[in-house]
Amino acid sequence: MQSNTPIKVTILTGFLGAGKTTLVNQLIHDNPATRFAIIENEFGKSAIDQELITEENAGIFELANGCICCNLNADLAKILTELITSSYEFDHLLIETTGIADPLAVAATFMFDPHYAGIFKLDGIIALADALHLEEMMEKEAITNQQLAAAHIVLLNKTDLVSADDLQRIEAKIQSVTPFIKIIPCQQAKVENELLFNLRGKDYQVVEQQSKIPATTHQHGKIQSITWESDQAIDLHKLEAWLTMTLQLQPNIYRLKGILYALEYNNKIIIQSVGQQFYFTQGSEWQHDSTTNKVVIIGNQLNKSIIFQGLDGCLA
Ligand SMILES: Nc1nc2c(ncn2[C@@H]2O[C@H](COP(=O)(O)OP(=O)(O)OP(=O)(O)O)[C@@H](O)[C@H]2O)c(=O)[nH]1
Repeated sequence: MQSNTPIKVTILTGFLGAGKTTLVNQLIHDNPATRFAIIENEFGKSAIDQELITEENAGIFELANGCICCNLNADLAKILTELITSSYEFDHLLIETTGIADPLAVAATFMFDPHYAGIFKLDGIIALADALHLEEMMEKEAITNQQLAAAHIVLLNKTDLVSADDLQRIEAKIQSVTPFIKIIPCQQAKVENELLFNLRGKDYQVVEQQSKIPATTHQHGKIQSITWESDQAIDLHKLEAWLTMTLQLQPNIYRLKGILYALEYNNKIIIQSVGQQFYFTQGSEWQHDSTTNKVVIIGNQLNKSIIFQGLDGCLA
């Protein structure tokens, strides 16, 4: 990679399932002239998000084994070095952090690490918030408030799932954590792109101040991620019934996403859940020797054996 002007870096933060990957797809789609490199950070070992980026025209680099803000010096540095020494040419780096990462720890690399300060330039931190679940997450998970506080702008996504009154209340709640922040209500993370760039130019000092908050405020609590896999085809009707029941009975399951090899479908089926809501969509066609199910479940104190038993019970 050869360039004299610093490469812009945008950090996407926001709790699990808020719409970060949806925004990545939007940004790539809306800016065909920009060459993006994307660092995807998965919590847990399984790389699913890479498959969920449907837009082409971007280099995707996976940081799959661990949380980006906990292993800063090792993993992020390694991947950045790979990027700048590779032949891949790009002019904007998007970093999709895990839903439980502290974005300021990531931002600090670009602001204070002399290795990268001249090569990269932090353009801004965008927080995605899920309008339906945000208030609950703000109560339960301190990291949600940290993410909002770190951001230059909050995209209050999924407004289709709440009323106008709810929206007003949620905006006030966000302002209570981070006064004066710009909040943009949206659906499918669709926002005028101009609003999303050169954010740091608008308020550098706030981030710099916040990044000096000691790392002791960073916690992942009891959040964990488990991965279920099977080579047998899954029965989507059984899975639907199991999910409806399980997500209601186990509110500690925050997020579930996976790629399924389903009975009667030639294409991959993508499953996503956020809170009690789940969606199936179709992905690309399976290559026949590679069919397999892989589901990542993220939550608080998960009962792995019960969840795996349930998923095994959905096999055809
Ligand atoms: N109802 C509704 N669903 C949405 C909206 N935006 C995104 N979604 C769905 O929400 C789910 C999660 O979106 P993602 O973009 O994968 O969220 P994420 O923040 O990348 O998730 P993690 O990587 O797990 O943290 C997907 O099923 C999206 O299709 C919206 O405005 N309304």
